[in-house]
Amino acid sequence: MPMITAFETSPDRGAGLARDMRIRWALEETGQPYDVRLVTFEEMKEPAHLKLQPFGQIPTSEDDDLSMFESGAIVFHIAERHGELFPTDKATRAKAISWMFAALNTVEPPIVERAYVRYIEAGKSWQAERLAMVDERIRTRLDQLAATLGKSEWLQAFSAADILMVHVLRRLEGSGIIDEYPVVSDYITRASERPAYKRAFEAQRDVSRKAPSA
Ligand SMILES: N[C@@H](CCC(=O)N[C@@H](CSCc1ccc([N+](=O)[O-])cc1)C(=O)NCC(=O)O)C(=O)O
Repeated sequence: MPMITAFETSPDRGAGLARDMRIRWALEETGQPYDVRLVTFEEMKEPAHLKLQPFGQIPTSEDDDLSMFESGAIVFHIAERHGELFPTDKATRAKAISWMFAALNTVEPPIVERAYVRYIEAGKSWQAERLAMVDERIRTRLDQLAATLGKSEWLQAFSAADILMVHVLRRLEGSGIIDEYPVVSDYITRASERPAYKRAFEAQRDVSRKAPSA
């Protein structure tokens, strides 16, 4: 049974924004039971965890004879082993893989940078200007994504690509930017109504509820 790692006390306070949510969701979509090892920030930097995740982060996944890090790679591995998350048709599957990389390499970078500008660069003289520039880059990507989605429910048929894309987009919650794109906002809402999403979300939120008070 896969053993994944997650924050013992997540800074997202149960909002499901930490990247173990992607793994939980993929495992729930494929009906795979899994175990979770909760780790503290300090434990992530210790040799035992660094062996699994050289950058001292979560999530990781250990299963039988292999261990993995990088949430996108773990989701890809789950999708490869269980049919529900990849189309069977070669061309559509290839496009789903492109969309997985697009989520992480094209859409996610400005969204992660926005969090950095907001929280790490708070108070810097350049913050407001930089935030406006990063928001414009995000809007460009959301315009393009909205145009692609159009009236479709998913990027193609629901796949591992939607798990990554929706989780990437959820980092914008509270920024107001998503509200400017009803097509994208509806896409996220549709995903969060999936039973597998709900099971994954509740599981990670329960961790936060049980976490020792910080
Ligand atoms: N590329 C790696 C990145 C993993 C990563 O960023 N892990 C973060 C947690 S998920 C990122 C995250 C953290 C917090 C929120 N939040 O909303 O509070 C959202 C997302 C981590 O371990 N951080 C601790 C450290 O770097 O020391 C992957 O996709 O697996």
